[in-house]
Amino acid sequence: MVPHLTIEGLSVVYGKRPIIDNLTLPPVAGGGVTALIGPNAAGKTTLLRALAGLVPARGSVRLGHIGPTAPIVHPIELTRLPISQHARHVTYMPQALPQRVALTVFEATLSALMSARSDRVLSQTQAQARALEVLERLGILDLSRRGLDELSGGQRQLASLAQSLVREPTVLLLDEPTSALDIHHQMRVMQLVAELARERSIIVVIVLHDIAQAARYCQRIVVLEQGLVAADGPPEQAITPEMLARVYKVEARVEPCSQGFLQVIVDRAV
Ligand SMILES: Nc1ncnc2c1ncn2[C@@H]1O[C@H](COP(=O)(O)OP(=O)(O)OP(=O)(O)O)[C@@H](O)[C@H]1O
Repeated sequence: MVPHLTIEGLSVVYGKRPIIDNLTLPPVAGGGVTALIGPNAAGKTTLLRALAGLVPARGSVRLGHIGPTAPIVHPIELTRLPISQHARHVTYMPQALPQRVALTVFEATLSALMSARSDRVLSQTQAQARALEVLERLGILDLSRRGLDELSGGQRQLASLAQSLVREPTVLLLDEPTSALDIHHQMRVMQLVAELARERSIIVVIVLHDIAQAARYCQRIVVLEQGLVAADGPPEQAITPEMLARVYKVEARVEPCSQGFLQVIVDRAV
């Protein structure tokens, strides 16, 4: 059974200003990573927050499972769930990291796991092993005994990611999760997110500003512009010089590197 997220006619209004405008997307399937890209103020964070149930939205966000024979099995209308139930299906990692709490990295990871697994059976030993596994795969096992309040910005972002990833939700929403990281950790995080999505059939939607990174690790790219979908498809279809000129206002070339990954070479802002 593969989870699918279907968004239909989703709108978010701040005051009287429409930010997300009647947005409909073909189903987002579990097992792969979908990048949400677009210029500043396009509405990317607002869309993630609406999917996480954190801002009031009109329209429909349905989570269903597709089996070998049935089309969509038991879809749940996420917009109608109270936030406590919503959080059982969806984990959202925001850009800002409010982590000035007196816990070690390991304790915070373990507590994130236990709160997500309250209805599932997991012994203390299994939970501890899971938490350590995620820290190890993120390359921050050496930080496990450090307090969250004594970490650098990048280390805090990695610790926060560990808390999101360890939950293994059905839907994982990550808002610029690599913004504070050096290139080694950016690659490591993107690789791990892609692996976990594949291994556990998680639906991952990730906001990124690095278009080459999105093209390399994400199977699907959704380009948002002023709350509307400007392009949606596999990287080679969505990331084109025409889209970059129209949406990002840059003159750019899109070329594969020697390893076949798409690169965006920006010549000038227009
Ligand atoms: N709480 C709020 N109240 C009113 N307007 C808001 C609020 N949050 C965001 N906005 C507005 O909504 C629009 C979209 O903001 P959003 O943060 O979703 O964009 P974004 O695509 O994530 O941008 P960025 O790439 O700069 O992070 C912006 O014009 C912003 O000013």
